[in-house]
Amino acid sequence: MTAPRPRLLLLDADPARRAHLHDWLHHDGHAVTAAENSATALDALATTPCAAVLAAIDDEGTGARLLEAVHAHQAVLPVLVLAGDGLDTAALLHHGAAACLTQHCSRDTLRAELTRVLATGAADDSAGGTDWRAEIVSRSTAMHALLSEARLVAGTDASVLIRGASGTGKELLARALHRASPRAARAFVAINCAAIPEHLLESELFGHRRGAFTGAHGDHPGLLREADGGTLFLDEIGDMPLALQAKLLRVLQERSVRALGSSRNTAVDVRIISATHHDLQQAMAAGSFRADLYYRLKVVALDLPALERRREDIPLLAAHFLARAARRFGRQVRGFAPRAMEELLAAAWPGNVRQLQNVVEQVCALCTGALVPRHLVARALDGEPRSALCSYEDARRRFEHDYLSALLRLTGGNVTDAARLAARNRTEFYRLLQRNGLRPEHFRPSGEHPAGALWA
Ligand SMILES: Nc1ncnc2c1ncn2[C@@H]1O[C@H](COP(=O)(O)OP(=O)(O)OP(=O)(O)O)[C@@H](O)[C@H]1O
Repeated sequence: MTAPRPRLLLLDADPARRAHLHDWLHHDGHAVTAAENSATALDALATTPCAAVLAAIDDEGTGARLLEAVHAHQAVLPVLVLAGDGLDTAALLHHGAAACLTQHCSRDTLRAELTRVLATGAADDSAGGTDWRAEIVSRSTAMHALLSEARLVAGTDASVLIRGASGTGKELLARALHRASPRAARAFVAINCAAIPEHLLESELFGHRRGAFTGAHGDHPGLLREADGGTLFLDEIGDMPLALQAKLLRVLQERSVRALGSSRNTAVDVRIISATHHDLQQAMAAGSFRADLYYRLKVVALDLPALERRREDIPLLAAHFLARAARRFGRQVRGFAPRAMEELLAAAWPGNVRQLQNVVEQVCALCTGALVPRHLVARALDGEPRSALCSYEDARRRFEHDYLSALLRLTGGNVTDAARLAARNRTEFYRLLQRNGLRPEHFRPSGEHPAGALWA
């Protein structure tokens, strides 16, 4: 069986042509999400990860605005434009289109261009497989956009700075970047700069000769040399002392390292990925982080969103951690009761994915039935902020989630009734449910999941 080709977003205002293109793309093996105008296309992109956009554009202004809006949220998502007669295709390329064809082009030309765009695009998992990020569980568009960027930079030797709060998965992403890089077969060496005292950090990183200091009983090559040919991951780089920052900068500039107590430099070829939960701009302003090192390390910055900003991932992550914990603890737990999942979805998660993992392991260890009940989750989250003071955006999100849950409970999971009460049409209501990770079937009277469902 051939692997399914990646999902495309098809935007075309002409209903007949849209239907025709939809069928043709579908026949070619693509999953297709179709939209009739820019607004619905952008809505669809906000909820459905797509590998590329195919947009029939009839005027330059609309095309330019669409390209700008798409790339504001997903900087590397390729957009292939089918330009109407007389359009300035060079201008559309200038606005960021990955390719521009005329609307009269042959199917073969379109197929070839699509294949090319998808192959150079970052999100074509069918081309290089998804093994590199197999450990990263996600379905949110925020993570999809981030992983697309990660895939693109992985192939280069550019230094990457991963920013994000504690527990968002920075180390996991660093490992995935290494796995997707040409250095994958060589070493991935990780060090946490915050966990080691300054003098030890120096000899750990740069190495030492026997007798270089009291207690140096033998030679140590240092992590930079151990990572030679591969990747060095500097976690919590914001905590690196200034003196070592200067030394690291020299190594990166000269591409060679001198061990403590040695008089010789040794060439090293290392790709640096660093991570921090600090605001390094602020640290630079305060004089605790060197600007020249910052710009060396941050050739590309990748920002991992807090779990609260990608709630759609919570059910998938919770199911993943539960299945893993159940295997480990030898438990027959199949999933979460709907109310239990609601608790998970409503929590603030200041500790991000790591905290979710801990909570799920805790409830799995205590669970005696097939489904995790609400009270176990509530107990594990006891004292955790649920409605703590938060940003307006977070408060709005939380309200939306609670409101939709209440409607679905009231109507027993009947979407038509719930949408009517909310004075929204069904399509829009479904979109809201999807954005909030809610499924109507979990509110139907049986009260439990369909057989075997794990909320994935
Ligand atoms: N998307 C994800 N899918 C599966 N597991 C994840 C995901 N994100 C994080 N985890 C898990 O959560 C835990 C924390 O992740 P990780 O150590 O990568 O975070 P971090 O941002 O580096 O944390 P810190 O800043 O505290 O070092 C790990 O056990 C990791 O496997």
